[in-house]
Amino acid sequence: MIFFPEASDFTAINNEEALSLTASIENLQFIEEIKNSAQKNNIWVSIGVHENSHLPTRIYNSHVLITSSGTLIQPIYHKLHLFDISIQDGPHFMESSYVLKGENIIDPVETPVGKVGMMVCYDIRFPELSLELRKRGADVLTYPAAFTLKTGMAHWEVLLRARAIETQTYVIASAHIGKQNENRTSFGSAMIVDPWGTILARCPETTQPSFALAEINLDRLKNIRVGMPVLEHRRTDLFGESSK
Ligand SMILES: O=C(O)CNC(=O)[C@H](CS)NC(=O)CCC(=O)C(=O)O
Repeated sequence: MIFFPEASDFTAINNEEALSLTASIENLQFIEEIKNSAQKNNIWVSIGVHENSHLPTRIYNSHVLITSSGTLIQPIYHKLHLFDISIQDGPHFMESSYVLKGENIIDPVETPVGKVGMMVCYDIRFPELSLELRKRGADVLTYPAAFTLKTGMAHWEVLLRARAIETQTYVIASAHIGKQNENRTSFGSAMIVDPWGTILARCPETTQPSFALAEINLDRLKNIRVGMPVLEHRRTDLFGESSK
């Protein structure tokens, strides 16, 4: 299975361009090509794309899964947490000015690498979402991303490893790197983390496209969960049980 970054279709220079480059999921040429390629290469794909919402002025920041037969899995995940931030000395983002936030947590999907829980980028900062996906059976949590340089340097690795350790799942985070246009530079450092928090593979700090490769071992995952059953130790009597 191959995992691509958030918004793999394009990086727009402004909201107008983002809206003009986006279509409904059935009409996205980009997705058609990925489906064909998935089928031709007999490989599953996880990928972030933009997609029309029901509002004319807002799009979804979506995460889709495509099977090795080229079928798009429904329902599609729409990014739940939007990156509306204004940090002193930058960066400044107002994702909600062109993106509509999703409404639903999507149940993890059975794939050749186990059950995959879908999220996008900034979602990594909200551990309750990752935990809910673990409770719903996720073996792998995925965060296709385009982190900023400043927040990436400070938080990226720690967040990914923390989510892997506390949920005892594999974490796969594909990421944009380098300058995408005059407004955007992304941190990169795509990585694959195991349920013990070990970084199994990570992309180099290069502006050339690269990939990281690792094996997902569900026996190891089971072993870690049995040895330290943190999910069973949760004080749901004090914190409540999140419900489906
Ligand atoms: O829509 C696109 O083209 C790409 N989308 C993004 O780059 C999104 C929204 S602006 N970026 C993030 O969520 C960065 C999060 C981040 O950097 C952090 O949490 O620190």
